[in-house]
Amino acid sequence: MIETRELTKHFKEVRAVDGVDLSVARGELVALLGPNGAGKSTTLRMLTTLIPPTSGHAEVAGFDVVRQQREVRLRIGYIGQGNGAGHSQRGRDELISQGRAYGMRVPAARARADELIASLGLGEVANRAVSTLSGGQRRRLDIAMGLIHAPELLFLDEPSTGLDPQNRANLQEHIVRLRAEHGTTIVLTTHYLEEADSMAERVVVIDHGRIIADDTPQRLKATHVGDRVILGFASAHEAGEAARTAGGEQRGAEVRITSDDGPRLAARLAGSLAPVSIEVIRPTLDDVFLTLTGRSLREDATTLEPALVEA
Ligand SMILES: Nc1ncnc2c1ncn2[C@@H]1O[C@H](COP(=O)(O)OP(=O)(O)OP(=O)(O)O)[C@@H](O)[C@H]1O
Repeated sequence: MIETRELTKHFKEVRAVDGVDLSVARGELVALLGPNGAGKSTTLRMLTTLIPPTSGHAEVAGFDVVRQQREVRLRIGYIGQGNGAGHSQRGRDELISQGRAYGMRVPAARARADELIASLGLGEVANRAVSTLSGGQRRRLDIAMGLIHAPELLFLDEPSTGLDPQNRANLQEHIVRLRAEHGTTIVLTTHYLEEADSMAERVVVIDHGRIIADDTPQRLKATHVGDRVILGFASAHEAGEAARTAGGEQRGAEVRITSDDGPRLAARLAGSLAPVSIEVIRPTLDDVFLTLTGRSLREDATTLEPALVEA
């Protein structure tokens, strides 16, 4: 669905996108994750034909983004950051107008609008003026606008930025459901770690215009960081014995062991070593980013979310 080779965009001396090779298959839900300024939006804007690459090559839905812009545009939907349908029109009318703009006949545009209104949970508000919708409803209407012409591929730039956690979770649910119902390939950008982790089957980590990792969230975490199992003992002496038996690093009365399957290791060691406590710390995608770059993606830098297992 997407094939890029050495895709590059320079703005004067800024290398916003620096040689990106990306391949996305039909039906995938891919998140581009990276800090502000990493080059995510610029990548999307090239793939949606809004700006030309400085060099390199990209094909979207089988067409070249420079030479076949019209063909590409007919097959994609794009929801930019802070899009916004008009203010005074009713949501449903806005959708129908958008469908007409894509050359759809009125009955087809109406039918499609109603289908999207239902699948995005906009039934109660579709007849209200767009200006009266909440941020979350408005964002869902934006997504419906991007999908009106039934594109094969939908690009979403920071879909949930600015939404509160509840609306964000709701929007994510809708995106996942849409994908299941319509089979649309979805590429979204985000700097929310949890969003990438919970929604995407594949996370492409971007930093300074380059792809630095590309895999499922689970494999990224297992490969680059791993789980940490922390066993507590009654004394440093016991911990020392346990560290000799099980491997791992002793710190006082604790033994720390890294594993790609922490819960399983914890269960096994709970039986054989009889520790007084066991803690399994599972990595987040931020830990992956930290391992790869030495920097945190989080401003507030709470990097580890411990999951406690009682021994
Ligand atoms: N039109 C432009 N002119 C000059 N520099 C630009 C332009 N657009 C983007 N840049 C620069 O290119 C780099 C990548 O920006 P881009 O918006 O792609 O990042 P991003 O990963 O999408 O970040 P954000 O999450 O903040 O949107 C940044 O350094 C940005 O300042």
